[in-house]
Amino acid sequence: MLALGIFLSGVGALALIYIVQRVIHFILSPLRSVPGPFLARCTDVWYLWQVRKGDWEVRNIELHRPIIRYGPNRYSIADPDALGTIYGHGTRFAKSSWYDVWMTPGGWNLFADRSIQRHASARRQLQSTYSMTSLVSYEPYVDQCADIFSRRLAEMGEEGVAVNMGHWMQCYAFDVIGQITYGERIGFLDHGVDIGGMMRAIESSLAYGTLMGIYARFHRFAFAVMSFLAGKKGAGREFIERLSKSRIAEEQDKRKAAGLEGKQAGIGAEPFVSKFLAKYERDPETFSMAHVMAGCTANMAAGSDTTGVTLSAILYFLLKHPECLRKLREEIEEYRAKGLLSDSFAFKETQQMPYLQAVFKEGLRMHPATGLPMERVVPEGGATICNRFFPEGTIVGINSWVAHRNTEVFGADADEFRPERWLTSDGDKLAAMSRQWIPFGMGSRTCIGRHISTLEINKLIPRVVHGFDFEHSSGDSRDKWSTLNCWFVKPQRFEVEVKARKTTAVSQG
Ligand code: HEM
Repeated sequence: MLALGIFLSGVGALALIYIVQRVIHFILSPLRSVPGPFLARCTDVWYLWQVRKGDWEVRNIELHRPIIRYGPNRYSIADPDALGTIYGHGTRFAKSSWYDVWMTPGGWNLFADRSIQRHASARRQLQSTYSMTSLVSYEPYVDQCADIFSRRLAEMGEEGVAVNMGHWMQCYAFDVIGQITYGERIGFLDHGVDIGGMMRAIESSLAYGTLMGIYARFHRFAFAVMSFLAGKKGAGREFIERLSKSRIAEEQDKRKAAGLEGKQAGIGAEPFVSKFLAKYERDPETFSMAHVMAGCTANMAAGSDTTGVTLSAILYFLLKHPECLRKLREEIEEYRAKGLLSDSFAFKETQQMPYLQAVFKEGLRMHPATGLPMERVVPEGGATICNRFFPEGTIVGINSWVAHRNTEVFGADADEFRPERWLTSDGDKLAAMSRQWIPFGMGSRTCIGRHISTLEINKLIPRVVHGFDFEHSSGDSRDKWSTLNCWFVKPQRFEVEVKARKTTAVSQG
């Protein structure tokens, strides 16, 4: 009884100390007048709870003023001028501890690295492999996957079954990234199922990272527990790591057998794993085996959902706005009639199509794949943002969903899908919108894989809207689809009925 009394007094004392600390911090903080929910002043549990609900991007937009507080030390910013201050090249705003949980404790990857110097040096090593010049040589791989994708759609159309587009778009993205990374398709498009539980693995990894990042100090412990509980199947991240390890070992054997060890990587369509290994063999000090491994796993983890989500979103908005779909089809017909658009929908050709490019930008504006603030830490000496001083150590972030709905930049109809806004002749307006368009992030931490996705999307969207008619199979999803925000804002059941279009002149693969 006495022990229980002592224990309870101890807990009470700790709670009191915590509350007093919070009150003092609040009274002394230069940010005390920043608006935000009362609970968010006291504890990160409020944010954790909101994120847990799965629609933070919507809540974040609803709450917004130029600055809002969403945790005791967390601030979401909506001011366009803040973009350059926080994310611009050369700024000293490092990523917050939220990113720590996106790698195994003691591990490394480009996305999660919080050290500005170490990240910059690794990024320099990887940059050329991901450049658009290098990526267009992978176009035939994308074509192969697009062929199979079209074939699957035609078959499902003939069978008259509802197609879960969210799933199939991810299958396409997975197979393209597998082909680019390892030189072979994983087989998602061939079988239409979640091979090796990879999709589920990434999903659970996303759920873990999204929430645990808010309390990153418990990551080491929680990760050990989760890995133990996952048992033989392995935690999500571990599964993909095992797959990458085996593909790296196979590629090493191939390189040895072909006498390629230590030779510089070519600029052609060699798989990324081979290019990474060539870097490693030539300079293992600066490009270690950990970089090879991290490069491969990052492609799989970051390169499938994001592209799948974006493809689904663009198609969803086109179906919701038949007049935009009609315009896009007219543009496609016109370009094909003039011989400017081939059966393979060559990337170079699609880049010349203004309406398609406007649809691409507008789709990513309305539904950027990531849906939480991209958190950064105010550097030494503090910083002034929106005319307010933020002491060093404060976490600030901009959510692309909030940035993209700014009516001062995008106009009163910022909530509407209207590709025409990107076709304005007002150069200043276009420049302002382009500056505020951040689906791939910004500055030194901008998405390294954006050209891969751009290539995939620009080739697949015109191909499928030209080749197929789509009907929402459920009345609900026509006006509002349901999505879940676990860092990536994924459609939950985007089902459509598909029919090959009679008029199409495009090969179905
Ligand atoms: C439409 C598709 C994609 C979208 C919308 C997207 C979005 C983003 C965003 C917003 C960031 C910055 C996150 C932050 O600052 O917190 C990012 C970073 C990153 N993305 Fe993507 N991404 C896409 C596709 C890809 C692909 C295909 C890959 C790999 C093949 C990839 C790999 C990465 C990596 C490695 C980073 C970290 C870069 C760094 O910190 O230097 N992403 N992405």
